[in-house]
Amino acid sequence: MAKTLHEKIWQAHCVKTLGEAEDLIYIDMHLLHEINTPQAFDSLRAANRTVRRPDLTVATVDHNTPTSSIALLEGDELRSNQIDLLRDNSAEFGIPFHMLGEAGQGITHVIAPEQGLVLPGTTVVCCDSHTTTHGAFAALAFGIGTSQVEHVLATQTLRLQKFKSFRITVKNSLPAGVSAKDLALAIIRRIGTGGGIGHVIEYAGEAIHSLSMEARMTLCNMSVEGGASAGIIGVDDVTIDYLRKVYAAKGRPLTEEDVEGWRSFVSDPDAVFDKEIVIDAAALDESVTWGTNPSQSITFDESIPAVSDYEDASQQLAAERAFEYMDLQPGQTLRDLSINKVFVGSCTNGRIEDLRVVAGVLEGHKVHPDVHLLIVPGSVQVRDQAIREGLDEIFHAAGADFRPLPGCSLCCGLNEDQMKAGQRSVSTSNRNFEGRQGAGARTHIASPAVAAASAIIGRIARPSDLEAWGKAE
Ligand SMILES: CC(C)[C@H](C(=O)O)[C@@H](O)C(=O)O
Ligand code: SF4
Repeated sequence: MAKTLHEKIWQAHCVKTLGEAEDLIYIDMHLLHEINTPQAFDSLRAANRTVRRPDLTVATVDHNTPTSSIALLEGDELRSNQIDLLRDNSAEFGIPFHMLGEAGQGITHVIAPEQGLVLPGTTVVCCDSHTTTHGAFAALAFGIGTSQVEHVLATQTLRLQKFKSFRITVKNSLPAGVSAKDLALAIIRRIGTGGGIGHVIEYAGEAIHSLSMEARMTLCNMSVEGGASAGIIGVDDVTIDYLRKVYAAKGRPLTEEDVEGWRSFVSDPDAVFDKEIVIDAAALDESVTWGTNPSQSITFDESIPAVSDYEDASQQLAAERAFEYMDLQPGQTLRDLSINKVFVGSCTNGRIEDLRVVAGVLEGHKVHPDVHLLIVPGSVQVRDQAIREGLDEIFHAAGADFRPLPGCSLCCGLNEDQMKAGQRSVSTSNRNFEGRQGAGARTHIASPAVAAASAIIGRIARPSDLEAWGKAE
C-alpha cells in the first residue's frame, strides 16, 4: 500500500504494536536542554536506571543563558543551577554536553542540524515544541514532555499515538523578497493555530523544493504554531548536498553507501493524506503579525482587520483581546506602528542565512535612534561564521547589538534580554503570545528582512520601503 513519508518512518521504527492506535517507537536522536530535563534525570536515578543510549543523546544549554557575558550567571543561583544540573547529569550518564560559549553550543534546533545529528528517515525528539524544525531533513521530529524524556532516556523508545497526515502543497515559486517565514505566517493564517492538531504536516510542491535547508527549517519550525505535531519535507538534492557539506566539514565525508536509500524518504506518489490544501506561492507577500497569536498576520497592503471580519466567535474574542493588549485599532496598517526593539535570532531565524539577509539590508544604513536592534546568533558556529564573513562589522557599523553568546534570548525572555511593558518589537522568532518577550511587551513576528528594514526606519517596514524613506529623510 502506498505510504506517506511519515508513515514510512513510523513503520520502520515500530518496535511493538501496543493497541489499535498506539505503537512503541524507536528513537534515533534525543536532544536535551536545561529546561524540562532535571526531573527526568531525578526519576531515572530514583529508579536506579541508566541511560540506554547516551551515544544517541546530546545536551546543550540555550533557554536561560546570558548572551553578552557568562559573568552574568554569577550570583544567579536559579539559572546557574539549571545549567550545572544538565552538565552534571550529562557527565553522570555519559551524555555529550555543550557548555555555554563552547564550540558546538547553541539553540538545540540550530546545533543538531549543523552537527549532522539529524538524518533522513530518522526519529528525533526533544523536550521542546520546536523540535518540528528537524522535519526539514525528512526526519520525524517532535517535541515531548518531561515524563516522555525519562522514558526515552531509559529505553530509547516512546509509546506514541499515531499521527494523522496533512499535506500542504505550495505550488509555483515565492516572489522575490518573500521568505519561508512569510510562507509560514501565510499558512498559519490560513489553517489557524489549531489547524494541524494531531497531524504531521508534509510540505510539498515546487516552492518547497526550491527552498534552502535553512528556509525549510524555518518553515518546519513553525509547524507547531499551526498546531501540528510535526512538519516534514521529503528528501531531494538540497537535503543531500547540505548533509554532504556538514559531514565533509566534520572530516567524515559521506559515501554513496551512506546516502543510498535516503531518496526513498519521500511520500509515495499515490499516498493518501487525511487532509490536503494547496497554496499558491506566487500570490504571497511579506507578512507580519499584528495580534497575539501567530495566525493573526497581515501583509503591507492590508490593514488590521475589524472584529466583524472574523466569522468565528473565538477568533472575534481573540482579536478583541489582541487589539487591547497590542494597543491597536482596526484599520491601522503595519507602517503606522513605531517600534522600540528588533530581535533577530531564535531557532526560527537565527541561522547564518538569516544573519546574511539582515546584514544585506543593514549595509550602508544606521539603526534608528529609537530602536535597539538585538542580534543573537543561534549557535557558536553561526556566530563564528558571521564573523568570518565580516557580518559583525556591518552590524556594528549600523549600530546593532550583536551578541557574542548564542541562545534563545528575547525569543522567550528567560534570560536578561527582556522588554519592558508597553514596548513594541519586530521579532524573527515564532511566538507573539502575551508577555512572551516580557510582561506587557508587544511582539510582531516577521522575517529577518522585514526586521532589518524596520530597525532602520523605526516603524514596521520592509526592505522595499527603504528607497522612498531614504529620499524622504
Ligand atoms: C521552554 C520550552 C519547553 C519551550 C517549548 O517547548 O517550546 C520553549 O522553547 C518555547 O519556545 O516556548
Ligand atoms: S529559540 Fe525560542 S522557540 Fe526556539 S527553543 Fe528557544 S525559546 Fe523555544
